[in-house]
Amino acid sequence: MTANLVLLRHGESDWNRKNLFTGWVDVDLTETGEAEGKRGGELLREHGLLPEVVHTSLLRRAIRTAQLSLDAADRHWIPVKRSWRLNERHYGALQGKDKAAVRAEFGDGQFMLWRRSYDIPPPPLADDDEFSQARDVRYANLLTSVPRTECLADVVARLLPYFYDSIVPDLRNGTVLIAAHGNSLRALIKYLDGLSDAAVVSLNVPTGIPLRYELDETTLLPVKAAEYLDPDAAEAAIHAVANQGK
Ligand SMILES: O=C(O)[C@H](O)COP(=O)(O)O
Repeated sequence: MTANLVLLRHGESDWNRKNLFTGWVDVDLTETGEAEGKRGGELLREHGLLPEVVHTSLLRRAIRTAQLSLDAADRHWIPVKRSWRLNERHYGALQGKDKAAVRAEFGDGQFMLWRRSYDIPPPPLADDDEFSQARDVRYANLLTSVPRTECLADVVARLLPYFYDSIVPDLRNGTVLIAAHGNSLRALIKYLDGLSDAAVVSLNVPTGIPLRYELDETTLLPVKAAEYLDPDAAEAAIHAVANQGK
């Protein structure tokens, strides 16, 4: 027996469209993003992958993508659980900045270190910055303090406790959908696929295309390579994410 886990990055957001670093800034989906969410749900239905429970971040773009896709799959009624631990990586002082402008100002090398290196965070975001989450009520009860910046290693450290404690028990009871973000999903894929710190640098996750994992029922590790439910669309979209800011 195996357990099914489906990972879904939110559809295109306003700031994806504008090519801005987003992180914890709570931007909405574009119309394209809404259509991607719906299409994601249709793919779930076509593949008979009907989730019993959905986990999302606390950010609107992931929450709405989950709702749109579950509605399209006629699973709008399933239980939902949310955690800040599934949020996008906090992008520090880069939040709200244009990706191409940052690349032009700091150069390719620094841009890619901030964007994809495993353990180098961008500079921290000041608490009085308009894009800070330091006083956001939804994070008032965090056990740790609200991040001012994060590298991918920080995301792995805050995401895995949630995976073990909240997602693993649900995986033992049926198909689980996680609607989250490019970098929080990179952190989870790193764990599931056993990617090295070096290998995760070149991993990119497309928006709105469900990624299916079949997991061993005991170890809850993949029994085979994960599959995008629309592989051709995924390949093109992965390429586009990798080239953002160029
Ligand atoms: O937070 C962001 O800007 C994006 O959702 C992810 O961006 P990245 O692909 O540049 O890490």
